[in-house]
Amino acid sequence: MSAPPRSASLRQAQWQPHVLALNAPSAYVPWLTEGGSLTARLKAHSHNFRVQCLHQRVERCLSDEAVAIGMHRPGRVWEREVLLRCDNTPAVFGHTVVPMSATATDWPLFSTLGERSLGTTLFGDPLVERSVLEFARLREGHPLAQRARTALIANGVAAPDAHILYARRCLYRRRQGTLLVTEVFLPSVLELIKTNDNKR
Ligand SMILES: C=C(O[C@@H]1C=C(C(=O)O)C=C[C@H]1O)C(=O)O
Repeated sequence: MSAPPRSASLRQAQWQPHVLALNAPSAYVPWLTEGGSLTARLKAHSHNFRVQCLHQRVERCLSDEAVAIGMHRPGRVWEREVLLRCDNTPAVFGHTVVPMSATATDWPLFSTLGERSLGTTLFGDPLVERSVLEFARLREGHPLAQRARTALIANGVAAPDAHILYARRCLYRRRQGTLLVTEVFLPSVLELIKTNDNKR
């Protein structure tokens, strides 16, 4: 079987369960491996946390996420993309996809989230099952790296000059539904300082 064209490999990421395989700078590791809600961690590292919803609409899922959400091939999904802002500085680009087969019974709060954090609806719901975290290095050609950069520029924020962005993703299940959250960590996350332990 011939190797995929180079452009295809740039658009896809190698997702894997071992964070050390990324060879990411050590400061990223606590963020990448956060076992609880990332929202809670970001709140504990800022005085003012905000979810800026970029869009929530029907889109075609990315080629490297279809299988993860139980689709045989890339197809239409509900897609939500956000910037998670700490003291107004974007720290994480969030990308969530839900197959169109999911129903409101599966994810009752997803469609009306707005600028509430998705995490607040996932963590604490006893029906939600969380899979293992996967990690990847996103090259500049990966769609999520491109979208993160585009979102920053569109919001008047300089795009990171780093050629690699570090990301994680996690599959959530609830009743018959699946939901895949991908979090792309912007270099600014490394500048956050813990502000208050009791906000986690
Ligand atoms: C899964 C979480 O939800 C966060 C909130 C998101 C949203 O509101 O779209 C997206 C990514 C997550 O970092 C979390 O807080 O851990």
